[in-house]
Amino acid sequence: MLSATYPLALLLVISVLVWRRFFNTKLPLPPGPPARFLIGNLHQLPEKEPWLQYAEWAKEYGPLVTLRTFHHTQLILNSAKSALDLLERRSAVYSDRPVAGWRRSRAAIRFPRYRKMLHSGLNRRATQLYRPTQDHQLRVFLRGLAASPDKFMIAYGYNVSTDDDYLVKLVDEGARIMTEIGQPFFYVQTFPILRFLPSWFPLAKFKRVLAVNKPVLDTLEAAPNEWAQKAIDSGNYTESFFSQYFHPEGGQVVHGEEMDILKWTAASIYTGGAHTTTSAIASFFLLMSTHPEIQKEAQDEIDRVIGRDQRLITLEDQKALPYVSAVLKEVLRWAPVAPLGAENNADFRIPKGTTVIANIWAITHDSEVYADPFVFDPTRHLGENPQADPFNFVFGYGRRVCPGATLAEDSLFLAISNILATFNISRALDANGKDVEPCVEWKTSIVTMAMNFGCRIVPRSPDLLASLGV
Ligand code: HEM
Repeated sequence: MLSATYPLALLLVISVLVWRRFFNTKLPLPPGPPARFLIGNLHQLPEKEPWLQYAEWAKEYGPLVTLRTFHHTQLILNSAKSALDLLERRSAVYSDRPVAGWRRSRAAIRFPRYRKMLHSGLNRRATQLYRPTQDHQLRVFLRGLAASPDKFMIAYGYNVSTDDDYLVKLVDEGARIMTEIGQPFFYVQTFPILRFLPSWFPLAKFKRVLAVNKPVLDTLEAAPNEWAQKAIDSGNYTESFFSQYFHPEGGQVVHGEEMDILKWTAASIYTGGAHTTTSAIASFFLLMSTHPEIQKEAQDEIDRVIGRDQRLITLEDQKALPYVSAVLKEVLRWAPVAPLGAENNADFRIPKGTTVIANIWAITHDSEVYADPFVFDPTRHLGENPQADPFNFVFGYGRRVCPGATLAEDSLFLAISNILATFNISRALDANGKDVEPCVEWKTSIVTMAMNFGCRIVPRSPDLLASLGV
């Protein structure tokens, strides 16, 4: 009996060792603030500007910080190196998105075709097709100097011509609803199974909020597609992402699931592009009003290269305007538009389902990468040894990197260079005519935004503005 026990025990030990060596891939997760029994770090999660607290924790626990809420794990990457290592080099593993509140992320299934469409509709060559659109929108924008999102035009060939535009208002309303419903979704994000609860159940508030707002969200998805389809049928349309697919030169017809993906992709372009560009322009106004010397330096460069009151600046002028280009980089570094990027879900190694978040704000304020990171200084991007290019960080990482980056860079360059050419921006004045120091609040949302600040915008090239012809 004893003789049989030893081989059995040995076999058991060997099996455990083999299992641990080859099958147990569970590595300890990086540290994070101490978690409480059951709720984990729930009580410590900041309600406002979470990227700031995450960066604070990184000082204590290192660039990778683990947070837990109930059984759900989040891994926050606070350095460029960790974000590039995990999300860029192993992007296949981290490209899924978490449950999107009311429906499972279909990206996993449709991901390859969705990304292919995004890439071919928004790559450098394709974006040249949209140049006339960009030019028109720029003129409308300068004329009204209103931050109206111009992405309808790119996605559908829709022309935003007034500040009171129906589709613009619709997308604003959609953004408001998404912010409103962000919080109640918290538990469904953590426990996806809750989405099967009946809507009267106490924990199912997300279902009730959605039911009220569903008509607007449905219209948001359907209305621009219907508009674009009608325009193409009538033969009177402008080249757009939608028209390229719906009415390709080869004459092939899109239908079935492909059409569904096309609509979904076009919708993601205008929702992805709507508030991002506006946010960057808001930060630009804020920074120009508080940094008159930098504004003047940029305007001097424009006057030297283009001439004052001569013509609008085009993308062809960009190389000749390095200081203005550096201002754009510095705006996006100093005030990253999407401070926490978008969440990515891990598939293996790091426990499956872990949400991986790149803290873009921490990355662009890392003093090891950017000397004096809180100082707004475009010259850090100039000279023989410029500091790291923020464009490599602010658009996200890996397979889910922002497909609109090229378009965004182009549109923003056109916008800020021409605003500098045609307007002077300065601090707002109080009732006694004294400068008001802006007291900025940043919107806590996927796309942040400088809010509640005023500034003065005074034309500096009235003749040029008068000749815009829109
Ligand atoms: C300053 C401007 C912009 C910034 C900073 C920005 C940033 C980002 C970031 C950080 C992500 C998440 C990437 C990730 O998961 O790692 C993203 C996704 C996305 N962006 Fe942008 N974006 C900008 C403008 C635009 C524009 C103009 C468009 C469209 C024309 C656009 C379309 C999209 C889309 C469709 C996605 C989702 C991609 C996917 O799910 O695979 N973005 N963007």
